[in-house]
Amino acid sequence: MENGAAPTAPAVIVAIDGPSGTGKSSTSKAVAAQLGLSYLDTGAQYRAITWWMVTNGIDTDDAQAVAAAADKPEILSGTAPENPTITVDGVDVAAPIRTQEVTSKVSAVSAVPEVRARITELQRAIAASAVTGIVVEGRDIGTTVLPDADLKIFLTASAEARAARRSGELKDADVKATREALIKRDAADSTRKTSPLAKADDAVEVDTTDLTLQQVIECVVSLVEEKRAAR
Ligand SMILES: Nc1ncnc2c1ncn2[C@@H]1O[C@H](COP(=O)(O)OP(=O)(O)OP(=O)(O)O)[C@@H](O)[C@H]1O
Ligand SMILES: Nc1ccn([C@@H]2O[C@H](COP(=O)(O)O)[C@@H](O)[C@H]2O)c(=O)n1
Repeated sequence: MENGAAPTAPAVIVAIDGPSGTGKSSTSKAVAAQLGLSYLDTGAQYRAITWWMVTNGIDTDDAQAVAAAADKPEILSGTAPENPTITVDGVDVAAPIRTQEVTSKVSAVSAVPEVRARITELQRAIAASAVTGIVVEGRDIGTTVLPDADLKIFLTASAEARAARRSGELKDADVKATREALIKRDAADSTRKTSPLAKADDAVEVDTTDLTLQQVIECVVSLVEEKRAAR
C-alpha cells in the first residue's frame, strides 16, 4: 500500500435468521468473535422494549397503547461478541428480559408496526457503524432490516431438537411444554403482517438438527470466508 498501512478486509455484514432455539445467538456470537466482527442480538432489543412496556403497566395485548409508547424507551445495545449488553433508559436488563413473562409477551409487542419501525432504525444504525463488520441475528434481518447483507444464513432444526436444547436436563414433561411454547411463538412470529420470520430468497439454509454447535460455527465461518475471498 502507498502509505505503508496493512491492507484491511472490507466490512462484512452477515444476517442470521431462523426460528427459536435453532442456535442463532450461540452461532452468531462465536462467529463474530472468531472473525473480529461486532454482534447484534435483535431479539434482545424486542425483549427490552417488551420489558419496558410491562414495567410501565402497558397492556401488551393493546396494540394501540404499545404503538403510542414505542418511541419512549431508550434502548442501547453493546455489540462486543464476548460481552453483548442491553440497557433500557440506562438500566441493565440482560437478566429481566429473559423471564417467562417477557418471553410470553414479546411476540405481541414485536408484531406492532411502530415497534418494528423504531427497532429496525436502531438496528440499521448499529450495522452501519460497525467498522470491521457485524453479525446480526433475528427473524427478519435478511428480508427486511439488511436486505443487502453480504451473507444471509437461515438456521433451522426440528422442534424436538430445539425443545431438548432449551430444556437442558429437565424431565420429559418439561421438554413437551417447551416444544409447545416454541411452536406457538414461531407461529406468531411467522404469521404477523409486518416483517414476519421468513427465509430470504438468497439465504443459505443450514439444518442444525444433527449438527453440533461447533459444526454449525465452522460451517458459517467458512461461508463468511468464502464471501470475503470472492470480493
Ligand atoms: N447445534 C447445536 N447442538 C446442540 N445444542 C445447540 C446447538 N446450537 C445451539 N445449541 C444450544 O441450544 C440452546 C439455544 O441456542 P441459542 O440461544 O443460540 O438459539 P437461538 O436460535 O438464538 O434461540 P432464540 O431465538 O430463542 O433466542 C443453547 O443452550 C445452545 O447452547
Ligand atoms: N429480528 C427479530 C428478532 C426477534 N423478534 C422477536 O423477539 C422475540 C424474541 O427473540 P429471541 O431471539 O430473543 O428469542 C421473537 O420471538 C420475536 O417475537 C423479532 O420479531 N424480530
